[in-house]
Amino acid sequence: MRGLFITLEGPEGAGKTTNRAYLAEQLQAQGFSVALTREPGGTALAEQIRDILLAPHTEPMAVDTELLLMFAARAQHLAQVIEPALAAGKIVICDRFTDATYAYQGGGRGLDCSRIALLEQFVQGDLRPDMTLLFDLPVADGMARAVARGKLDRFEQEQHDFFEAVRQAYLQRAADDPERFRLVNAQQALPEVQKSLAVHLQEIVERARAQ
Ligand SMILES: Nc1ncnc2c1ncn2[C@@H]1O[C@H](COP(=O)(O)OP(=O)(O)OP(=O)(O)O)[C@@H](O)[C@H]1O
Ligand SMILES: Cc1cn([C@H]2C[C@H](O)[C@@H](COP(=O)(O)O)O2)c(=O)[nH]c1=O
Repeated sequence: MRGLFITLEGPEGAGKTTNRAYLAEQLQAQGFSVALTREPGGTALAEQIRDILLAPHTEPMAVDTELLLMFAARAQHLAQVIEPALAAGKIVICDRFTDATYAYQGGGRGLDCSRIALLEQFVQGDLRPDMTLLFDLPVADGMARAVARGKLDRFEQEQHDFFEAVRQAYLQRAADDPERFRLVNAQQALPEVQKSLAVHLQEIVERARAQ
């Protein structure tokens, strides 16, 4: 019995990490075995790649370097964590996955999506998320939350236009694939966001039981 692969996506400060823990608690309370993870990262080696990607450097990182490091971390994460967890029948909840590459490297950095698609096929084969919750909110709201959290990483130091392009790329992907994406209004207060997750939780439970 294969598990279920759920990804959480959205711009900075959208509440993915907060709600990843909430979703896991709800599912564990119903007896499901859940693996919580994130990208870039999720394994010791992939977390080292994350550190390189997120740290500000004096030497500018080439866009292709950024893209290849994202997929290098992803290859390691898939092999060490995601694929074994799915094979063990777990519900994998991953904070960001390849939609983030389309949104940030495609939308934000302006990379041609066909190049991302080539790497996606190379690294993942046919593996795609079963469901993606897109936490959407205006850029200024998300950035205000990120700034309140503290020191900004290399991505968080980008300008408003970059994040607007990221947000629009995410919304376009959701519009292009309504079967997989579920849109969450992340601008609401946290209790309201979590109320609106109930319907998606129910769907995850039903799909996990049907696997
Ligand atoms: N609905 C909400 N309303 C107000 N604050 C929120 C809400 N959801 C999360 N927060 C707060 O905003 C900050 C960012 O939340 P969180 O880390 O969960 O977002 P994220 O999407 O994982 O962010 P990033 O991608 O930048 O790491 C945290 O301080 C969190 O407590
Ligand atoms: C997977 C992935 C991530 N990113 C960016 C998006 C964020 O700015 C950081 C990760 O930090 P967070 O605290 O987990 O939000 O990495 C990206 O540009 N491309 C990707 O594929």
